[in-house]
Amino acid sequence: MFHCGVTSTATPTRIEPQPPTQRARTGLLLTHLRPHWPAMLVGLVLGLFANAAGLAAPLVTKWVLDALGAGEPLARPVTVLLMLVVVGAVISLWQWILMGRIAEAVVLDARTGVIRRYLAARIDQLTRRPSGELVTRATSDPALLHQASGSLVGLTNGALALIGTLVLMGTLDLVLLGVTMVAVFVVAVLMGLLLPTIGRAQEAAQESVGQLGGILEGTLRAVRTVKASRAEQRQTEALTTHAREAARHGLRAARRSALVWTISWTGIQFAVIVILGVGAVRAERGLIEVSTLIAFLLYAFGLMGPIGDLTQNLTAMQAGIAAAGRLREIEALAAEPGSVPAEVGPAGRPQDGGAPAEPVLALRGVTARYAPGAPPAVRDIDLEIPRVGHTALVGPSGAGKTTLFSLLLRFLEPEHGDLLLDGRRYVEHTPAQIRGRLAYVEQETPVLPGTIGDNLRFTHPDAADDELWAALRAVDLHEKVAGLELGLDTPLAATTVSGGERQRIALARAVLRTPDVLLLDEATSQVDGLTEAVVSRCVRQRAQQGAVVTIAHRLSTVLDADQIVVLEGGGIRAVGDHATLLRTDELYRDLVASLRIGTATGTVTTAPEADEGNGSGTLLVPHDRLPQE
Ligand SMILES: Nc1ncnc2c1ncn2[C@@H]1O[C@H](COP(=O)(O)OP(=O)(O)OP(=O)(O)O)[C@@H](O)[C@H]1O
Repeated sequence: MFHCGVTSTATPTRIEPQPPTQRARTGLLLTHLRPHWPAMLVGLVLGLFANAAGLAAPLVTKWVLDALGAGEPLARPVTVLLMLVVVGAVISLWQWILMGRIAEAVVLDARTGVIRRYLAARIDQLTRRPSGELVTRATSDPALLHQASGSLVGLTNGALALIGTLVLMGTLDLVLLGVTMVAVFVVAVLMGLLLPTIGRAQEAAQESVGQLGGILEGTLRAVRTVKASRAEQRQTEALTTHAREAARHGLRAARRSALVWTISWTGIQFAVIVILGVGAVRAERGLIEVSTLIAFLLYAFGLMGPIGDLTQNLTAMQAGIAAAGRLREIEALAAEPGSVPAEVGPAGRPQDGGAPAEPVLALRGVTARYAPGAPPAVRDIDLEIPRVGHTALVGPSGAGKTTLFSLLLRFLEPEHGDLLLDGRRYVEHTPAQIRGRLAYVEQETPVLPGTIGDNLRFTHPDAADDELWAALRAVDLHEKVAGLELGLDTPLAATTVSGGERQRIALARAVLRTPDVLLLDEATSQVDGLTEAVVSRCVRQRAQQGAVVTIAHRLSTVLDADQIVVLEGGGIRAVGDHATLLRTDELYRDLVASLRIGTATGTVTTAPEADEGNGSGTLLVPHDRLPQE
């Protein structure tokens, strides 16, 4: 399919927006935490001990005060108080580290899950989404689970500490407890109202970050086009719109969080003032002791802790719930089959070479479309790829050439009909088994991160250096690589490799170990004359030993082919050799004419791009391959 290298400023489509309920979202968060229950339980118990130490402190303080008033020795209560502080600190430290470890494990699990899901997903599931957005789902979304993972333990701890504090307050004075309860109730109601809105704002902020990622990735990929079009300002605007949108939602969440915090702190401070007033009156009337009032006030101030914990953890949980919802959408990506379905039969290794007369690949009545209800991209395709020889696919743009490759590589499943490998239906093999028999060179021929050696070994990681050098020799790159200081270990940043060299590296990777079928989507962009000659030579050599299928964009490739398949509107219009098709098929004649073929002189005037390639303005074609008319 033709892809314009244009960077869209349009908002990328969101990944299937689903509106799960708050409870369902909380359930999704819990699924991320479930594998860590045992460690979380330990964290909870540690938290309970730390809380107990904290809760005992005011009572022990009362003990110190009472002992002081009664003139009793202070050594014991003071020692107990100091021990409480030290033990509480050690337990808190332990719990903190443990919770940190759990949080990192939760984030790691989520990231690993997303990465696995991406690489197992069907191609169509990934290509219909901006890759930058997919990247944010593996990077920033799981990071939000970090705090949320501790929030459940924090919430339980906070709730238990709150209940414990209230119970202990009740043992001191029920009237003052009543005052406290009113304050706690008001705070709880306001928090209940505000918290869901924080979650929604955070989800919207993440959504905007995802969209920002999508456009940013596209912009950086096409940065040369952006600059050449002097579109920097426009793209900056488009990008900052999403950044501002994320900031706007983030700010809304921050405002709500601040409000929740302020309400809880102010509520408790009001409660403390009222407790002080009511308590002073009750102490004056002799209804409670002054030490009881002091202990009660310590508990009231201490309420800030659990209420602060609850607020913080509930807020963090909202971010985690939002992230879990977005991660769930990734889990829903349909995966490629990893095994052969039971009803089809046991998974068998494809035969390494079927009967010589049998085509290595065949399509029987294949119709395929990209989405239900969409027009078929190819229809009723009957085609055989001989075990040896070169088959070239030609046709106007949108004819279905790339779709045929996608079907052969099992990136796309047919709606009707069958594809056969060595006479056995594709469904009897896993995609990996089929791809193990094919080698594929993409039109865009991306270079992967790593060294030249890493790139060459990408399909066969066990390949020896000798094999790599042989493959480099096949594409005339051996001298160049041998001349590099680090040789095969030279890092291969995409920017330091020319388009032609990239294609030759991709070709070397494909021919490293003789594949049964070489699928070559020829570059439409300008390639240098050397690269074109190397590609032609490789195709010719490979076609003598095995099958080569090309999506041909060059005259020399078409002329080299043993079988040419002319596609039009998703169907096969004609099949034959060059001379026959030139005689019998008008569309083929037009296609060849578009390659500016000249039939009279034994030299062929080329498309402009070839001019630079050989410097002569003509592409020499062997006389015996020229059309004889
Ligand atoms: N990912 C896709 N989603 C939806 N429709 C698609 C997709 N890819 C291709 N199509 C449609 O399928 C049909 C065949 O496209 P295909 O890319 O196979 O043609 P092609 O011959 O390779 O064209 P080109 O030479 O321009 O690359 C076209 O109508 C195209 O719009």
